[in-house]
Amino acid sequence: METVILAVVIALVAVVAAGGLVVGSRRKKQLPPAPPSTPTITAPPAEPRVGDEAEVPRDEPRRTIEEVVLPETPGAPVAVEELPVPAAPVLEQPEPSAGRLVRLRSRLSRSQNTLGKGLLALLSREHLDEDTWEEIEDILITADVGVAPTQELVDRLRTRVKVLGTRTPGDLRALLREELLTLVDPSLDRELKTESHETTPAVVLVVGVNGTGKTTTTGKLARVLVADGRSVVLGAADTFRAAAADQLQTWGERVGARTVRGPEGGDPASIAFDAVKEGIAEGADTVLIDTAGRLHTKTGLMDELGKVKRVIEKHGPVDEVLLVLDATTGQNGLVQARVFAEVVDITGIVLTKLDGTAKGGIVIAVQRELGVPVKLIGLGEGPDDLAPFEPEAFVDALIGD
Ligand SMILES: Nc1nc2c(ncn2[C@@H]2O[C@H](COP(=O)(O)OP(=O)(O)OP(=O)(O)O)[C@@H](O)[C@H]2O)c(=O)[nH]1
Repeated sequence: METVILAVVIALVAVVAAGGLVVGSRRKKQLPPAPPSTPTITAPPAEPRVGDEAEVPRDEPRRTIEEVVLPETPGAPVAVEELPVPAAPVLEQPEPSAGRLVRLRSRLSRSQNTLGKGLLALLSREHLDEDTWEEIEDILITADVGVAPTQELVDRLRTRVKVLGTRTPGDLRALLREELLTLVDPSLDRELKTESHETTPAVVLVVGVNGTGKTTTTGKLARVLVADGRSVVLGAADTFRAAAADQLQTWGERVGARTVRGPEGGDPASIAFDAVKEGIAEGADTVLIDTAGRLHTKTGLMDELGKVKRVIEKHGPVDEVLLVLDATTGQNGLVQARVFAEVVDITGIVLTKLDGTAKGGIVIAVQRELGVPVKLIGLGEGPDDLAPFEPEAFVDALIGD
């Protein structure tokens, strides 16, 4: 019996051992496959950076605000986020234009020293010999008065000094003032035609070679007009220089004048047309149009300015064509003046950069050249450094106190 029990136990042990081997071999087969010897490299997830929590996750498709469906919770109070109201730009109050030349007279100091004071010193010499008269001529020519006006002035001074006999400084000053004033010609009409017509604004075209201060002058003129109570629209028809429109717009924004502009290299005439249209729509007093005066060829200039003018005239007349000239360029400025005068009817001259130049006599020369009055002068880079030209104040500034 014992033998039988022993045999059964041995048989059971054998069966259990065989089962364990089978399970073990099955477990081995279920192990995951070994990693391949060459790993597939995928891009690592992007490293988070400072401030990332404020961003949309990089791989999340973006939705516009219209696509976002808001959960509907009827009756629930709607939280309205108060957005900060952008502050209205503070408009500048430009200086009134009246009396600006008197206020800015010290800017003419270099012209004053060369022209006015130089002439007075020579005229005060005890003996006015030929050499002295030649020196007087040189001073006038150097100050860009021009050959013919210089000759006229010297002839008149010679005659009047002889008649005067004894010369007190006061007498000489009065004499020189009178003669310079005659040359500058106070009888010319220097008023800017900027008053609107019945249904259309006044239109002022600003022309001139690039770099003379045309865009700056247009901006400064907008301030002069705003200071004098006019409403202004600006037309950035200088599409030649990319920054010119931005520059003009900035000038306009400072005094609340809208700027009409177009694409870089766009058609100046269509911008001018739109600017006047805007001026009519706004009921503006004046539309100022800055043009690109490229002097490559006279016909090119003629085509461009002619077209701008014709297109504006579909709305109404062009009231002023102001030619901007850089006073420091002397004879070159006069050549430019001649070409522009052949192309378009100039009604007024703006002489810029008269501050810090000894060439104040250009006022006389350019008026003679074109037969058109200087209406405004630029006396600095500041926003209110453009002054209506007043002959008396100008001559007084040249002669000094
Ligand atoms: N000192 C002085 N500088 C001036 C005066 N008027 C203009 N300028 C300067 O002249 C430079 C040229 O002026 P802009 O107005 O850009 O010249 P622009 O003729 O319009 O040139 P484009 O825009 O290229 O046609 C600027 O640095 C102005 O500040 C002035 O009366 N006095």
